[in-house]
Amino acid sequence: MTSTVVRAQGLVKRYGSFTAIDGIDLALEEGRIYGLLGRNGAGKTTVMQMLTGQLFPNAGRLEVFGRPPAEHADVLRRLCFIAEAQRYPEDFTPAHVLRAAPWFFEHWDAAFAERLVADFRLPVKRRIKKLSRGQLSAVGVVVGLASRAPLTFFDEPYLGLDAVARHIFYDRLLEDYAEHPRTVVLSTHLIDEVANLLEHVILIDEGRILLDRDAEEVRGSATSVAGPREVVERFVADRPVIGRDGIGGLASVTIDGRLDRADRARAAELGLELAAVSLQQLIVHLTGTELTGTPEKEVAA
Ligand SMILES: Nc1ncnc2c1ncn2[C@@H]1O[C@H](COP(=O)(O)OP(=O)(O)OP(=O)(O)O)[C@@H](O)[C@H]1O
Repeated sequence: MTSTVVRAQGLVKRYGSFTAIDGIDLALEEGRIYGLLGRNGAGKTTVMQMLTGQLFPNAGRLEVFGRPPAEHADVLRRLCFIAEAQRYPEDFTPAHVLRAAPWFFEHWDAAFAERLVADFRLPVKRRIKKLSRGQLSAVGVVVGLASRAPLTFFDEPYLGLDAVARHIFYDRLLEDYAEHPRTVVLSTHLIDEVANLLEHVILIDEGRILLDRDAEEVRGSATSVAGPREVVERFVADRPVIGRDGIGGLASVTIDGRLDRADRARAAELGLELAAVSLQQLIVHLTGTELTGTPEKEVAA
């Protein structure tokens, strides 16, 4: 039986008169990988800071492992938060960070950390302030993975990491997660890269949750229909349209929901092309400003 590690109801966070988080509800289950997605400024970091006890909500109820996180050291000990721009004491080297880590994380695996250091080719004796941007991100990734914290947050963890290093991160995360299940929340803009890694997707937009769904359900939950504009428009009439693109007489319309066999056969008869919409495309549609676009307001592909 899975248990709920985070329960939030009606969370609100205001910065002065600006409401960054506008009453969100969340339930994060044990042993799942969550994608916390959304455009710049959507509120992802603010949510993670509240869940890790770094920020107090202005309103709402929040329980992490059954308690308000900020007030309970035993809850905080089970969390790991890797921020986008992790800060370390002046003159620290990665070796210092790795030596200090077991003080903070009871499940710390030093051998795993060492292997990750080799994977990322991290110069452990070099001062952190001299590291390249990608190497600095790698320090955070190593700590986040080797901490094996029951609830681990990676907030856009890989600024500057090259494609090889990012794939090492995904591989090691999946491999280690299979052996040591825990709850991981990953915030990223590289949605297509992580799409297959995520088990659940939470999409935030302007401080509200737009989507909170099993990733499997989300994958293939929208379809794009492409072909001559008139034919496409006839086919999608009365269906829930979530995006429109096109140029000249050609249109590509994204509709919410799966098509059944009869619909697919009809589309084939009409010579229309159907394609599953990727998670990234879906999120662009759901959070994009062209969302309300009419066929006249077309965007060239
Ligand atoms: N300390 C602060 N004071 C005032 N406004 C803030 C503060 N911190 C964040 N904000 C605002 O709150 C909103 C949410 O910010 P947040 O950092 O949570 O977004 P995000 O989804 O993590 O964005 P990004 O993807 O760009 O990192 C933004 O509009 C931001 O400008």
